[in-house]
Amino acid sequence: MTQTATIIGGGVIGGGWAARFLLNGWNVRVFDPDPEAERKIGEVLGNARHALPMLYDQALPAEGALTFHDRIDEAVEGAAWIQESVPERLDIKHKVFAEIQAACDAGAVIGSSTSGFKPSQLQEGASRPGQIMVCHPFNPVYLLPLIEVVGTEASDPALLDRASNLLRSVGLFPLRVRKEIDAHIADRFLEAVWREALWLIKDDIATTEEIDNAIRYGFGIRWAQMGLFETYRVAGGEAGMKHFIDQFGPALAWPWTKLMDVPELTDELAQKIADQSDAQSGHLSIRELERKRDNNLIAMMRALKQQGAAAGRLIAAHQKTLDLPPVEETPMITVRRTVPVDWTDRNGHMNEGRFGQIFSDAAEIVMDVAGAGEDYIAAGGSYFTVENTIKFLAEANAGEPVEVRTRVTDGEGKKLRCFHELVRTSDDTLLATSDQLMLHVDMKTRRTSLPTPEVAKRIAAFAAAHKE
Ligand SMILES: NC(=O)C1=CN([C@@H]2O[C@H](COP(=O)(O)OP(=O)(O)OC[C@H]3O[C@@H](n4cnc5c(N)ncnc54)[C@H](O)[C@@H]3O)[C@@H](O)[C@H]2O)C=CC1
Ligand SMILES: C[N+](C)(C)CC(=O)CC(=O)[O-]
Repeated sequence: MTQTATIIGGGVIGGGWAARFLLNGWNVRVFDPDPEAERKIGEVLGNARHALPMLYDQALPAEGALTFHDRIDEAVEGAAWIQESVPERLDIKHKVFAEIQAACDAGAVIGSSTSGFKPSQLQEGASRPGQIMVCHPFNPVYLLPLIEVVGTEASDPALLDRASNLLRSVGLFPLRVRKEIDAHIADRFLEAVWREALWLIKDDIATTEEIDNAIRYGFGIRWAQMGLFETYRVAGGEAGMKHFIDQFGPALAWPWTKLMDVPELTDELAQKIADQSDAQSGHLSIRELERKRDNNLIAMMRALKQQGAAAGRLIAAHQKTLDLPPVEETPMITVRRTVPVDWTDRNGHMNEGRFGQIFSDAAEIVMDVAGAGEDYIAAGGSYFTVENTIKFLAEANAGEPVEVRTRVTDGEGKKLRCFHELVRTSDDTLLATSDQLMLHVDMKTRRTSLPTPEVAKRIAAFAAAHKE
């Protein structure tokens, strides 16, 4: 049965949560008194629809239904997950929790997006304190997987476990913070870096752009794949972490940081930062900046996925839980996916090499369903492509949903011939065709050979079924 998530507060973060659940097939209800909420969520959703599917090499589930509600009680009734994302004020959050708990299921998860409040502060005065937990996300919630999950002694461990499992099911990474603390784990780092940056601007050491360059050309790239400690372990060289600490430990006592002080955020300093930020990025709208950020994040996360590292490993694991396309149909649907941004070239569309890749992926699926998959190859037989004629008929662009419809046109003897059609599914446009001839090969001699009788039988059956 389709699950329901309710989002209370549909701003920057609530919109991101709504998109994350919707695009993973959940129904989503939103409560936000702002008359502009529907428009704002629609814009976040537009970005998310373009971005999130590009992380995967398969299609996400069909989108759930999105509804807007005027009352909290109506919005939370029967929902499995309720995510509070109202402004960072404890009084507003307490009021909202009271209304939620008066109407929601006692077994529902109530997560709070709070950046800084401890769960014990959120639970104060609640009718069922153990039901409320911190589920702190990162912007954009539809792309970044980290959720800091924090409970208290009043929390039901089974509910915390269920929350973590539900988060995993929509591709998120629940990090269980074992001991509650103001600003959890990650925001303490962000706060430290933020304070230091404010000092550097106030003291006229660096501009907003120079600070951003210091991060994005160096340690920012490192952090996405190895974090802090693994990075410094490597920096210690063969002598390792202990040597690293001995070498750089004394620097902690030198005046490298002003971490304990906070510069006074005067109007003058705020204006100085805003002016420098305008000079740096004012030529782009927020939506343009968001698109740029999302495309870069997707390209980086897909690179990590290819390496099986960090957030990329998580995406690969989530992809394994997604349903495969209906390969048993005629024609077979061998590939169903979205064109990712890193497949485009300087013409702004999918590069011709990627058309070859997508047809090759389709052929691998045919081999899998014919019983000539990885185990068969390991046992000594496979198919190699000897000829492929691709016709390019229309452009494919990043973010577009596509599928490959495949027919086996010849399965006699050593031959496996496929005719693939690549179609944009949003308007059923035929983008390209591939007439691909493969021959069965003995993997030891690397010469052509006959397939096993079982594989031959299946391929012949496909050819007969696809004959028309
Ligand atoms: N913006 C960010 O980068 C991040 C924010 N957070 C946290 O997420 C929460 C929300 O922050 P943002 O989305 O940035 O704020 P926002 O200002 O963009 O959105 C807040 C939304 O709550 C609505 N709202 C106000 N009172 C309400 C009420 N009584 N009931 C329902 N909705 C109400 C507002 O109309 C607005 O749409 C905060 O707790 C914040 O600390 C967490 C991670 C990152
Ligand atoms: C600035 N912030 C404290 C709201 C940041 C966060 O809470 C997480 C994020 O997305 O950086």
